Amino acid sequence: MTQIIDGKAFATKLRAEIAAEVATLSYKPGLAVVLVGEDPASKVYVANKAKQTVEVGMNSFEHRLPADTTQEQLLALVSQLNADPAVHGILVQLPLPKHLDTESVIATISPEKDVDGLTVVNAGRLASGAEGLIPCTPLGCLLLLQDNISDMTGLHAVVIGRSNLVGKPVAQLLLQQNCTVTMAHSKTRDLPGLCRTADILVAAVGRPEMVKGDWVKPGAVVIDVGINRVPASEGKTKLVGDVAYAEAAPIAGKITPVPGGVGPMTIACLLRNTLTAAKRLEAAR
Ligand SMILES: Nc1nc(=O)c2c([nH]1)NC[C@@H]1CN(c3ccc(C(=O)N[C@@H](CCC(=O)O)C(=O)O)cc3)C=[N+]21
Ligand SMILES: [Mg+2]
Repeated sequence: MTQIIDGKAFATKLRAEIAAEVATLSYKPGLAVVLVGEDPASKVYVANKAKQTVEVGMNSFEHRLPADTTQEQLLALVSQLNADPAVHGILVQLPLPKHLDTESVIATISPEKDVDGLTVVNAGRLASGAEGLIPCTPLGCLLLLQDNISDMTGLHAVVIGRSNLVGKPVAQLLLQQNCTVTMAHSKTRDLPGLCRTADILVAAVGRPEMVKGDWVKPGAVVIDVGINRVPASEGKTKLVGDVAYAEAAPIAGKITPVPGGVGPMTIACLLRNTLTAAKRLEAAR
């Protein structure tokens, strides 16, 4: 009876729509991805992003820098990408190596090319309801929810996690949908009891299978943003979300799986943001 929300299929459809629109343009949108260091998980994401960028007809500019790159070198690259008319979107893969100052790197990205929606300018635009660029994972969550709930007005949404990348922007987007939004975090009292009042439960904490089955209100829509690699049998690893899926799925009305839920939507929304940024930048030329 529980409906599994197929983010992989939705993302495939979204990428096809993006490709169709890109094909009508007189220029090629370009996405620059900057990866500092050798984190193996990050390298896989960067490779996936590059492949899908090219598949929708955009240019992909990959910049792989050594782990000992200096702050000055990284800022110089971002400035060069800001000034490059072939680059419409800039993504600096996070987390950066510890010796680098993430905040000042993000602050250097031109807000009009900030396809991650991480600059203060884009966060402020989102908070004040102005047009900007919305972080990819939150945008992916919103699109999945809109596809599955015809009207969110008055629904109680509980967002677990308060990061700038996911929790805070998800809460802003759900507020715009007229949800009653509660932001929960590690200091929240009686988190299980609070979650049981949620019509929409968004888990974005980065803790494997933290949300148990009895935290879920029967029939609730559960969006699992977590992507945690954990040990499996025979020395292998597997991906699990922030929700204990086997317990929660029979109780939920609808639920996103991991993998195949929010993850694929994140990359599709990155491409969508690149298209949005390209259209705005080219119209302003
Ligand atoms: N500036 C920045 N922006 C990001 O958006 C960002 C980042 N840094 N650093 C790393 C994280 C991680 N991330 C993922 C995106 C897609 C999948 C994805 O497509 N996952 C698939 C499969 C994953 C697999 O099988 O390994 C799935 O969930 O089905 C995963 C992870 C974006 N991130
Ligand atoms: Mg993102």
